Amino acid sequence: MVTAYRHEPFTDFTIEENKQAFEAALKQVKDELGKDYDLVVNGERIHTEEKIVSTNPADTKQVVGNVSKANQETAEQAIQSAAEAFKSWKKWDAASRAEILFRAANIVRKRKHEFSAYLVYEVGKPWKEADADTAEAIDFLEYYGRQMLELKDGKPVNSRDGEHNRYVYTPIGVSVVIPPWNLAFAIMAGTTIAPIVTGNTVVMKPASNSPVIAAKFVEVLEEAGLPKGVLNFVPGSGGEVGDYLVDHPKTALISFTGSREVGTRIFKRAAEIQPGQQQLKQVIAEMGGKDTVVVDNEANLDTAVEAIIVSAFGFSGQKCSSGSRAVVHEDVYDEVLERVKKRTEELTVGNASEENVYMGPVVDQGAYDKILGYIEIGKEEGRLVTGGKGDDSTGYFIEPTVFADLDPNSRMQQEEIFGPVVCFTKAKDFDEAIDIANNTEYGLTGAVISNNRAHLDQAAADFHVGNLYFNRNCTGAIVGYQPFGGFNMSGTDSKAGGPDYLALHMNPKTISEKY
Ligand SMILES: NC(=O)c1ccc[n+]([C@@H]2O[C@H](COP(=O)([O-])OP(=O)(O)OC[C@H]3O[C@@H](n4cnc5c(N)ncnc54)[C@H](O)[C@@H]3O)[C@@H](O)[C@H]2O)c1
Ligand SMILES: N[C@@H](CCC=O)C(=O)O
Repeated sequence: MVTAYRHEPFTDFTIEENKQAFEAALKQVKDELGKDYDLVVNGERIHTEEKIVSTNPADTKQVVGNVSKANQETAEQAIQSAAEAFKSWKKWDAASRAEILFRAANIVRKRKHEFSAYLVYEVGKPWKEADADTAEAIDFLEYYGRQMLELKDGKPVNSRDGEHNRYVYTPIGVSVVIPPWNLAFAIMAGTTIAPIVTGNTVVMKPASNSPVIAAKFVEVLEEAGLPKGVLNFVPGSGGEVGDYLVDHPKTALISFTGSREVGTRIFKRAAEIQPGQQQLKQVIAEMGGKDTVVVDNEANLDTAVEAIIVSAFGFSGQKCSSGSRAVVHEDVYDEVLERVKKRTEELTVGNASEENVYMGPVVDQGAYDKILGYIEIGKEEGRLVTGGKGDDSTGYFIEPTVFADLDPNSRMQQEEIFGPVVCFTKAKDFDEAIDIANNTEYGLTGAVISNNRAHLDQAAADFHVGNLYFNRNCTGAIVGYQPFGGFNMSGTDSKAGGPDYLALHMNPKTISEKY
């Protein structure tokens, strides 16, 4: 009997003991940086000359790891390995598969700060963000393990005299998992174990900015007892290896999380039937966001300011859920803007390995250049209130930046920037605020700050996003508490960490017997 699911608590770094433990983990991991990591195909390590060199975005000279790079030949081996392993893995009983997840959760929990320290170095996460990412990875392991136990006997259907009917879930086959770098542990782990616990086998291609944490997780699952071939690990180029895996006729399921551009490309390619293909490919595609914090005139403005700051600048705005738009009622617009400016100027920016840094770097040169490009657009489209400068002399640092007076249809209010930039738009009333909030092609998260119950009810009905939050920030969904996924061009709304998620990785089967 497993215990009831509860989410993993976050670490309180104001407690000296916790702080010291985290510092010790940072030191331990720092001493380990620069190691080599291999591909894993059918349980065998494959070392390649060509490498993905993973570096610390806060200190670009620091190499986090040298990761072997797959090509189409090794990708093909990985698919064949997964197809072969599927024959036996699909027959494992669900409870034994879930057990592996529970063991993996324990392994990660015991070495929690070590994994978080890797996130600090590999993607520049401040301590709290890294700790939350690791906690979420543990949550996915614990939650999906329990969900599988609930689903293992299927769902009840009616039977009649002389006829016994059953409705059970069966695995689909070879699953290609393509995660992003931003929730580098949690999303990578969650999207990998969901197909595994449901009886599928996996070829995982991690994001090129975060292959080391993914390699570490592969080691965890091996230690937890995952048989060889069930998870194959092929870091490589999206264009070369990603396309090859997506197109492969033996690929049955694709679980992608990332940008709209790549997600829609995968969606289209997956619909193309390849010679020898025997089933339609199922696609989970969770993509970008352009998420809004709406502030009503009847609102607690302390809550509003904090919600805007946390939503916009947590992990330097590099979350699909980041609140990059603030739509504020005209009665309180000037006051909220002024207070957000003041709070923004108090935020600390620096190397994420140091304690109490609110914002670390952005992830790479491409992101740095893109965000600064948007800041220039912002200066033309709106009014720069604070921030706006970058420094890439040692790492990719950008000031938290606030723009005011944006037209809802401006590029700044329509396109995903994925950086520490928030843009304000004034609304004449609550109806208009919700219209502006809905005026994007995305529909992932949103927040409403209001003390007016009728307005909250109106938002519940009309604010068209997959994750809607009242009187708080629009980031930080917790597995099993706030299932996560978006509407519109934000994706297929799979609701990761929710009760319907695992079923997306299985085919329901009806069995009817006469007697
Ligand atoms: N909706 C969500 O749950 C969610 C969660 C996290 C991030 N995101 C989104 O992800 C984006 C940021 O992540 P990113 O920069 O890693 O996104 P990305 O789309 O650039 O990359 C995502 C993954 O796709 C791979 N890839 C690239 N080209 C490919 C191709 N042609 N075929 C197959 N795979 C390919 C990448 O290597 C990476 O592993 C943002 O848009 C963010 O909003 C969404
Ligand atoms: N689930 C995360 C966001 C994932 C995308 O980056 C959140 O709720 O903030």
